[in-house]
Formats: sequence, C-alpha cells, structure tokens
Amino acid sequence: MNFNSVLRLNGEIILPGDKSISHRAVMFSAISNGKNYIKNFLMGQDCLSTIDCFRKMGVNIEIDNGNIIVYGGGLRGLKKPDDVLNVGNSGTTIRLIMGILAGQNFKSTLIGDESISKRPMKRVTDPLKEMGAKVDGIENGNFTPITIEGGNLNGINYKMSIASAQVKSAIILASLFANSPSKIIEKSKSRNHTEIMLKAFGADINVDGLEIDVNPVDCLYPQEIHVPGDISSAAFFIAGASIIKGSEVLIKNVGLNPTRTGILDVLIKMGGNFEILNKKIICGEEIGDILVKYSNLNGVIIDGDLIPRLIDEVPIIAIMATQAEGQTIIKDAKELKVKESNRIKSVVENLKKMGADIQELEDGMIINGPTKLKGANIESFNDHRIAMAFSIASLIAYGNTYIHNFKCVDVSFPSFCDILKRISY
Ligand SMILES: O=C(O)C1=C[C@@H](OP(=O)(O)O)[C@@H](O)[C@H](O)C1
Ligand SMILES: C=C(OP(=O)(O)O)C(=O)O
Repeated sequence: MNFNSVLRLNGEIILPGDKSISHRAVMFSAISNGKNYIKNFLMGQDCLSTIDCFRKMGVNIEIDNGNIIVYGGGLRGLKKPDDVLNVGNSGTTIRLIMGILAGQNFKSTLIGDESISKRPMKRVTDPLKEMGAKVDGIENGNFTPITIEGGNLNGINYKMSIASAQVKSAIILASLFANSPSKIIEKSKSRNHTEIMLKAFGADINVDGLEIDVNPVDCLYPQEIHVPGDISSAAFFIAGASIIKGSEVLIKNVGLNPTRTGILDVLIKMGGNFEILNKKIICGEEIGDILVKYSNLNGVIIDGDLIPRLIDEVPIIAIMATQAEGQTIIKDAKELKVKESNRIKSVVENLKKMGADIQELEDGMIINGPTKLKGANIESFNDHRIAMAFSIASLIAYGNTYIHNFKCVDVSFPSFCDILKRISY
C-alpha cells in the first residue's frame, strides 16, 4: 500500500477494543458457568482465532455487531476438538490457551502460521509440564505443532526468568485447575489484565508486588465485560499527532491500565504535549480520553522495568525518536526479537532505508535525531505493528512510501486505514 506525507492530523477518534482484554474476555467466559456479554470486542484476526479455537471445543459464541455472547460450559466443560486448533498469527492465543488445555482431560494439537512456528513456547510448556501436563512439540515442546494433554495438575512455585504477561497468564490459568495453591513471582511487572479479570470472574488470586498467589477454584461466574480502546492502537495516533506539526487528536475511551502506559511516560520524558480527560474505572480497568498535540520532542533513555509496559509500542516509539532532538537509547528489549517479526531488525532495517541515524543493539537500538525521513520501499515482515509504525513514518517523509503486505494490520486493527484517512489533512 502507498502512503504520502500529510499536512497534519486533526480530529476525534474512537478505537476498537483492547486486544489483550478481548482475548481474555472470550477465554475466561468460555470456562465460566453461564452466559457472558462482551462489549466493544476487537474483531481483529487474532481475537477471531481465539473465538475459533473455543468454538472447535464446543463453546457456543454469538457475534453481533462488535458485541459477543459466550455461553460458558464450566472449567472442565470444553470438548475434545475434532481438528487441530489453529491460532493463526496470535501469540496471546496459543500461550494462554495452553494454560487452559493443561487443565482439560483430553489431548489436542495447536498450530499457527509461519510466524507462530518460529516463536518460542518452552517458556510456557516447561512450567506446564512441571505442573503435570503432558506436552509434545518440536524441540522438546518449544515450537508448533504442540500437542497437550491435561489432567491432574499440581500447584507450582514459579520464579519467572522473563517479563511476560503471556507466560504469567498461562500459569495462572493452569493454577485454577491444580490440586494445590500456586505462587508465581514476576521478574518485572507485566500487563495484569488476567489478574484483574479473573478476580471479577470469582477466581481466588492475590497480588502482592511481583508475587501472585492463586488458589484452585471449582467454577468461574459469568460476567458482562466492557473492553476499553486499545492503547497499543492509540500509540500510532499519539505518535503521529506528536511529530506532525499543527496536529491535535482526541482519542476517546482508551485503556490506561498503568501496566500498559509506558508510552505515556516516555512521551512525558520526551517533552510531549498531551492530557488525560474523563478518567474512570470500568470492569476494574482504568480508562480515559487522551488529547495529544504536536510538540518539539527530545531524546530519552528507555530501559529496565519500563520495557514490559511499552513492549508492543517500541516500533512506533522508534519512529518518534527520529524526530526528537538528541539521542534515544532503547535497551533491555531482547523480547522484541521473538515477536511477530524480529522487531529490532525490522525497525532498524526499515528506518535506515528512510534515512534515519539508527544503530542496532543486541537488546535494542540507538537513534540520533532529528532527521528528515525520505519515502522508501518498506517491508512489513508480515508484522502488523511494523506496518502501522511505518505508515506513520511515511506521513512525515518526503516522497512516496510503499509498505509491503499492509494487510497484516488486520490482526490487531482492521479499521486503522479508515481512521487514519479520516483525520489526515
Ligand atoms: O498478554 C498479552 O496479551 C500480551 C503480552 C505481550 O507479550 P509477552 O507476554 O510475550 O511479553 C505482548 O507483546 C502481546 O502483544 C500481548
Ligand atoms: C506481540 C503481539 O501479539 P501476540 O504476541 O499476541 O502475537 C503484538 O500484538 O504486538
């Protein structure tokens, strides 16, 4: 798809539902005892993959105009699927579903697309094996196809070696089915939607700093869930408005859970111009409107505990950094190498093509700014975040930018282009 520079971004937008929360809403509803309503569900490919997997296990799910009804059959009410479960491009689906499958009395097989087949799963399959699940897969359960047979699980005392909400969530889910309590100790605080939502479903979970205690339960109670707008999708417009002169964008009803707002902390440090309006709490999650305006940015250091709070936003933050005065250093972000693409390489290669001053690090990148970007032939690497980040870069570049396989944005944000067009002048 072709992109060209714009004069400014201006207007008010409402974003589709948060991807992490949408996945969890379907999964927890599917193992609850009764009828669940999910409002503002994200109709992206990834979340539709989650729906498809649960339908294959006999769960009745009705889709009606962005709202979903899930008829849960109880913790152990899933049926052995006739076919393999295909998670498509979704890391969240495969990793979280393994936690649930570890508690079921049947054998099932998980596959995904080419990108999923390269993403490491041992981080989840190892602790699940320790709890008693039988897992098979390429390289000792590290890569798909993965076969999992659940059953009698023991509780686990698990100290995590990486900051990952997907790993944490899979262990929490398996712990619901265990015959003794579990304790999980995080390395660094990652997104906590699982803890918040499962508590609302009636799970016995206690969080104390980095420690999470989970007691097994007999059932989860059905819920009505309102999914907030996705801050990871908002990030593209936050960045766009911050770097395109004369811009002003109001983004309504965005999820502002503090485990997800690292990009806002970065923007404050960069000297960005934004304010949060209409703050409230819905279904245990903070939400609000974000009003962003153009401003002169400066370079910053982004590392340590901040990284898990903005992990999916690094590509778009790198684009902002090319327009900031001085040096931006992003480090401690090795996890970026095992996302939909190697996001360190994808960002560095593409930004070099656009003329940015950028250096690749083993665990991040260094960017010197500001530079005037030039249009280029961009490879999305079939990675939605790379495609969207570079479409924003193209809005400030001179000349035409072509982004290969832009369609991949459908996994998290199918209406991205429509919204972008509507606020572009
Ligand atoms: O739990 C989640 O919903 C997610 C956790 C993160 O992955 P990790 O847990 O691998 O860091 C993030 O990158 C992904 O987009 C969604
Ligand atoms: C990494 C991502 O998703 P997942 O791990 O679910 O594929 C993402 O959305 O940026």
